[in-house]
Amino acid sequence: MTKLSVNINKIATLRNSRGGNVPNVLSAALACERFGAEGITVHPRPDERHIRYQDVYNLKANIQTEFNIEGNCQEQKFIDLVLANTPTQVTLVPDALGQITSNHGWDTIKHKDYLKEMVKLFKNEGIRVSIFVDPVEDMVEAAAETGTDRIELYTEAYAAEFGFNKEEAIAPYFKAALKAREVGLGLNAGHDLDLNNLAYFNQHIPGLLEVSIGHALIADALYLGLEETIKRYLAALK
Ligand SMILES: CC(=O)[C@@H](O)[C@H](O)COP(=O)(O)O
Ligand SMILES: NCC(=O)COP(=O)(O)O
Repeated sequence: MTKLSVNINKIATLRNSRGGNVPNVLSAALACERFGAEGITVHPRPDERHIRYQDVYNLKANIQTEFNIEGNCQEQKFIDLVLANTPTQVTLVPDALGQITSNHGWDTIKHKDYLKEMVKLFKNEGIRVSIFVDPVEDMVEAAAETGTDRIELYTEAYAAEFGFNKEEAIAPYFKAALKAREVGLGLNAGHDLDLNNLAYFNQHIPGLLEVSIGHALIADALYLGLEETIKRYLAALK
């Protein structure tokens, strides 16, 4: 079954809007685990506008499920943070500085040698590595040549197209998933997945191991409560 990793960036965004410690990021992560989440994802950005580097240490010391840290390994601060916290998984995302949110995957052909070095660095510390990629077969194939364990398919395009034409929306992801299987890569996915589009994605993508979901899930929790929300996302992944 596909694992649900809850991205708690938005809890930190709310906390930071007032200073202080409400809502408490660690308590929220522990609640997600209690309600059935199989992992916690954070995406610390260099400006620490949501998850702060100190949050990562607090989370690492307390959570029991899979810990996934996403971010840009071109920042030395990010590399140091990941190595100091040895999460279950690091997801390498090529964000520009000040970007509002992630908006593209790695060009694994152009940056293959660099990514090889990064993958080796993290894998040597026993950290599983995933590379964020667009659903393009050539990118998946080149990702495999870096030695990464997994890729994460960037699902923004799927989410945007889903309401118009689900078959077209899923088609490139299906092909990318088949390619991942062929070249021996584990498969994750994330970005803009929600209660409308998740079950269809999960049912049509072979070998999907994990989804990381934050924005929509935390928004749903405002209306439904965190426990009921996580229950519904888990049901969509059955
Ligand atoms: C890699 C990815 O798709 C997510 O991590 C997303 O970028 C969340 O980051 P923000 O919460 O900063 O939008
Ligand atoms: N890797 C994707 C992620 O962690 C959450 O993305 P989103 O659900 O906040 O769009």
